[in-house]
Order: sequence, then C-alpha cells, then structure tokens
Amino acid sequence: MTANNVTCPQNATVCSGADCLVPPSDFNAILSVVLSAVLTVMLAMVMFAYGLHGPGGIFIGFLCQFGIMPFTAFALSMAFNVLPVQAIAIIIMGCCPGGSSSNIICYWLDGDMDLSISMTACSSILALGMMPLCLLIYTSAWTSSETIQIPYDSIGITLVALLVPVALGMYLKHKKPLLAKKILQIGSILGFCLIIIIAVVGGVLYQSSWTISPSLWIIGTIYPFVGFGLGFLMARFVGQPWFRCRTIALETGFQNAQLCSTIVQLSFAPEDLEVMFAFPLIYSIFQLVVALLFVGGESAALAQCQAVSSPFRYSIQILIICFPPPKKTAYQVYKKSTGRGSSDEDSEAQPSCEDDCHKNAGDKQDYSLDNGGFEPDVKGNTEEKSTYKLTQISSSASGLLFNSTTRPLGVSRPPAHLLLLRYGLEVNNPQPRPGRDGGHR
Ligand SMILES: C[C@H](CCC(=O)NCC(=O)O)[C@H]1CC[C@H]2[C@@H]3[C@H](O)C[C@@H]4C[C@H](O)CC[C@]4(C)[C@H]3C[C@H](O)[C@]12C
Ligand code: NA
Repeated sequence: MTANNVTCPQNATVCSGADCLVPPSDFNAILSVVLSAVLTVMLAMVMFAYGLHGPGGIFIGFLCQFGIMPFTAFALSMAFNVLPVQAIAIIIMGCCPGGSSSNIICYWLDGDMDLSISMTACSSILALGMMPLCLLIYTSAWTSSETIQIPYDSIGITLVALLVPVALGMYLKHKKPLLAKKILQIGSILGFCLIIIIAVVGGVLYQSSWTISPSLWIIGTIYPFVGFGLGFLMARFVGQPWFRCRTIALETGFQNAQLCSTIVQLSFAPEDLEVMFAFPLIYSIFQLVVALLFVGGESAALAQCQAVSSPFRYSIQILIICFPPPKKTAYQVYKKSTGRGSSDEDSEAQPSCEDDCHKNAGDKQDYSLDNGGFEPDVKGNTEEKSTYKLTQISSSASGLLFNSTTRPLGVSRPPAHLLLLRYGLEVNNPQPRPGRDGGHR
C-alpha cells in the first residue's frame, strides 16, 4: 500500500504496481505545439519542392492515395464478403498514408526521389484529416467509426522521422557533399536490408497468426497489385513521365502498414484481433513483393535495354504505344525513361541504350526541368538526377530511423542493379560517354 503511494504520481488514474496511467501533462501540450510548428515549416519546404516540380504529380498522387486505395479496400471487402472486423482492418489499411519505406525502394528502383518523399510527407500530413473522413465513408456499412482509434501522435512521429532527415540531408549535402555521398551509399543499403530483415523476422516470429481465412490471404495478395497497377495507369493517363509513373505507382501501393497495425491493435478486442491481426503483416510483405516485381521488373528492363533481344524492351515499347503521353512524343518519353539513373554515378554509367544516350546531351534542359528538386544544381553540370542526392540521403536515413518495413524480394536485385550499372555496363561498353563529361560528339 505504502509502496503504491510512493511509486504512483498523485494524479494517476489507474495504478498496477509501478505502472501508472497519468493524464496528459503540460509537457505533452508544449511538445505538440512545438512539433506542429516544426511540421508546418517542414511542410512549407516540401511544398516548395513541389512547386518546383509543378503540382501535377502531387495532386495525382493524392487522388491515388485517398481515392484509389480506400475504394479498392472497400470493393475487395465487399467482393469477398469478409467478416465485418476483417473488412474494417482492410479499409484501415486502405486509408493509411503512404509508408516511408517506399522512399528506399524508390531509390533502388530509379524513381523520382523528390516526388516520392513529397508524396509520403503530404499523404501523412493530409492523413490527419483524410483518414477519419475515408474511414467514416467506407466503414459505415460495418461499424460506427468511433470504434476506430487513430493514433495521431504516431502519424506525427512518422512525419518527423521523414522530414528531419530530409532537412539534415539537404544541409549536409550542401556543406559536406563527399560525406553525404558516403552516407547515402551506406544508408541506402542498410535501410534496404533492415526493411527485409524486419519483414522476415516479423513473419517468422508470428507464424501462428498466418493461419487466417483464405479470403484475407487472397485480398492481401491482390490488393497491392491493384494499388500499384491503378496508380501507374492513373499517372500514365494524365501524361506523367515514365519514371514518375513508376514513383506514383510505388507510393500508391505502399501503405504505412505499421500505422495500420497500431490502429488495429488499439481499436479491437482480442477475440476480434484473432481473425485479422495478421492482415497488416501480410500486406506489408506483399506490398514489398509486388513493388519489386511490378515496378522493379520495368526498371530492370530499362537497365538492361542494351540487350536488344530483351523481351522487356518490346513490352515497354508496346506499353508506351498504348498509353502515349499527351504532351510529349512517345519517343521523348522512352528516351527519358531509358536515360535516367538512380544516382549521379548511375547516370554517368548509363550508356546502356546507345541511341538514346547519344541524344541525351541535347535533352538535358528537359531533364533538369523534370527533376528540379529542393536544390537545383546551377553549375550547368546538368547530370540528370543531381538534385536527388540530398533526398536520397534523407530517405535512407529515415529508413534507418524507422527501420520499418518488410520486403524480401529485391534483396539481390538492388545491389546487382547498382553493380550492373556501375561496373558491368562500363566495362562492356567502353565507348566515350556522351554525357556531361565533355560531350565528345
Ligand atoms: C514493420 C511493418 C510495417 C512496415 C511499414 O509499412 N512501415 C511503415 C512505413 O513504411 O512507413 C509492420 C507491419 C505489420 C507488423 C507486424 C504485425 O502487426 C503483426 C505483429 C504485431 C506485434 O505486435 C509485433 C510483431 C508483428 C509481427 C508486427 C511487426 C511489424 O511491426 C510489422 C511487420
Ligand atoms: Na500508398
């Protein structure tokens, strides 16, 4: 009794031994004010970067994230006639903002890093309002949405863990470019490994939860496919350039599964949890697998396009013919999509498609416009993705902080891809590079 009096604060409402439930204090209030101020500034920076891009990508991303994903969740739940709690878990996943591990994947898959980070950040911020709204709309068929507890503070933490490293990366890139490059190299590999390790460990530790109804398994597999596919088509439909379609597809399909898992565990009783507890785990694994299959397949095709016989190359050309961009010629887009690289070294070592690369020099203006990010490179040294470096750094750093996600698929591929580009192509293709180092032609 006396022990309780000693260990429990006076304002505690429930005490069990040394664990006490204490009402929120002033400290929490101050912290949340500070956090929201910091976030506002950060958001302004992200929006600024958006502005440099033109708002097209972000807007289409928003539509995909809070239009396609929740609706698909709803439609799949209806189609498979799952239990109400299972439907709610699926819809919660659909209403979650994008996951930040998509930024690491995007780096390895040669996406548009600025757009990727901006989309994750914006969807996380907008989730504060859009999540309750979408949940209200889509879950009302099964439950009153009051039963769903949204942990707004975890959304805030996610944002801080994304944006602080982005800001640090921008600063570091400016002050110590060499160090920044090192960190980028190490961080992007470590971040990727962590993502995979967590998925595998989670899956193995919680094997028992894998025995849930087959319809959840089916939904867990096709939902990411639908998300990536519709995101890609939507971006293509509005004429986004190729590598940005890939980015939007990634960002659409990738969900913050950690947040979904937290919400589910906060909102449901153990007997409900039993029938859908594993859904976030399943989705988090399949979103990784699908991302690497779907988006990685295309990216691998582009990396290998020097192998003229590659069937990928023809399927890409067919795709481009089927979805021609309204503003540019298909050839320009194809050229852009083949001429890009995931980092500065990559774009140097990009003479994979000779025809295209030989024309790159005259195309640079175009590239730098599309890729202009936080910090336009004014040296006239318009390597394609120069402005990416800082965001790449920060995304890998944020991946490290979070160490969140889970995806077993590309373990071998990203390093292989890097090696292929850096060494393989350079060794196999010893012609002078028509790129930025001189323009020999
Ligand atoms: C780390 C990933 C989420 C990846 C992700 O989307 N990150 C956010 C992001 O990308 O921004 C989550 C998704 C499902 C989670 C698991 C499930 O909720 C099931 C189970 C719940 C237990 O409380 C902790 C272990 C774990 C295996 C969880 C481990 C881990 O918590 C998982 C595997
Ligand atoms: Na998403």
